[in-house]
Amino acid sequence: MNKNISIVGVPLDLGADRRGVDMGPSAIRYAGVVARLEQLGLNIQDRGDIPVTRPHHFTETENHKYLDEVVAANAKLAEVVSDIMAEGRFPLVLGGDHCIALGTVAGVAKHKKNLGVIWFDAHGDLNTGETSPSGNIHGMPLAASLGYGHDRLVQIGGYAPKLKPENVVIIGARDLDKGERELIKRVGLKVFTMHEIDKLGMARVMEEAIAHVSKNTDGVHLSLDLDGLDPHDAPGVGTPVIGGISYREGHLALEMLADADVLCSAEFVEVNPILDKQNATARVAVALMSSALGDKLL
Ligand SMILES: NC(=[NH2+])NCCC[C@H](N)C(=O)O
Ligand SMILES: [Mn+2]
Ligand SMILES: [Mn+2]
Repeated sequence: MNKNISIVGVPLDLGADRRGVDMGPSAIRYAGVVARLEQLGLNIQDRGDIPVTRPHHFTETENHKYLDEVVAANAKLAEVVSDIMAEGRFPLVLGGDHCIALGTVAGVAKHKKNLGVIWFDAHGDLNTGETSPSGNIHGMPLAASLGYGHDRLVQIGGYAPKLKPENVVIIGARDLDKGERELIKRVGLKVFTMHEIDKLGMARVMEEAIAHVSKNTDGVHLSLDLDGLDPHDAPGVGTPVIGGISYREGHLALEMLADADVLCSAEFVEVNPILDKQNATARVAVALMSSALGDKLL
């Protein structure tokens, strides 16, 4: 495993309609991410935060809220993440709302022709401007990375598409919009909903998911939305959905992923300290990062 990790924060909440998730990177650093990962013997470099432009007023473009600001921040993030990859380091991106996956994936996939992705989320994030019920861009990044949606989102980083549908799995889904279900069927995306997790158990789901994303790929990116967890364990998220992955199942999943030794990059998103209970969700994020990067109980 790559022991050289570069942390980048993205203090952006505009993809989630400005709800306080811009303070996520701060909350995660406060929860001790650097010290915790250094304890694992990793070389940690904190590159600080991506600059995010604050809009003067609300804007909406063809059912995309704050499109200009979201595109600008993600273009910048894509450059920084691509630089980290070029240096042979492992980008660990701290959100921010999930629209930042647009930039992270753009930066990583520039260096990986066949990037695998594990999308850990209550949602599909597979909307486009046409299908989104909210106009919030954090509900669109997986669709855009696959080449569907507004051209300015699809073209972040200057190329498209970033991902092939057969290299992607979603884990933990339990709130999918109509257009998202249609896209899943149309492109044949592999989705482990809570139904499969309950029926097969997390261990079996992860075996299958890891096999799926490792086949014909040259690296795997983990995009972890904290709302994939049950709101009981991760209350500080803007779009909670009951009936989610437990803290224990989350650790098991990421420990298995670490054992498989396939990750080349990761992002942890949607930590919202305004909605949190004494930074519990940021602390969960740090604990899960630690498992994903090789922490063991014994
Ligand atoms: N990254 C997230 N938390 N996404 C939530 C998306 C919710 C809903 N599907 C929407 O498009 O608005
Ligand atoms: Mn989500
Ligand atoms: Mn998400």
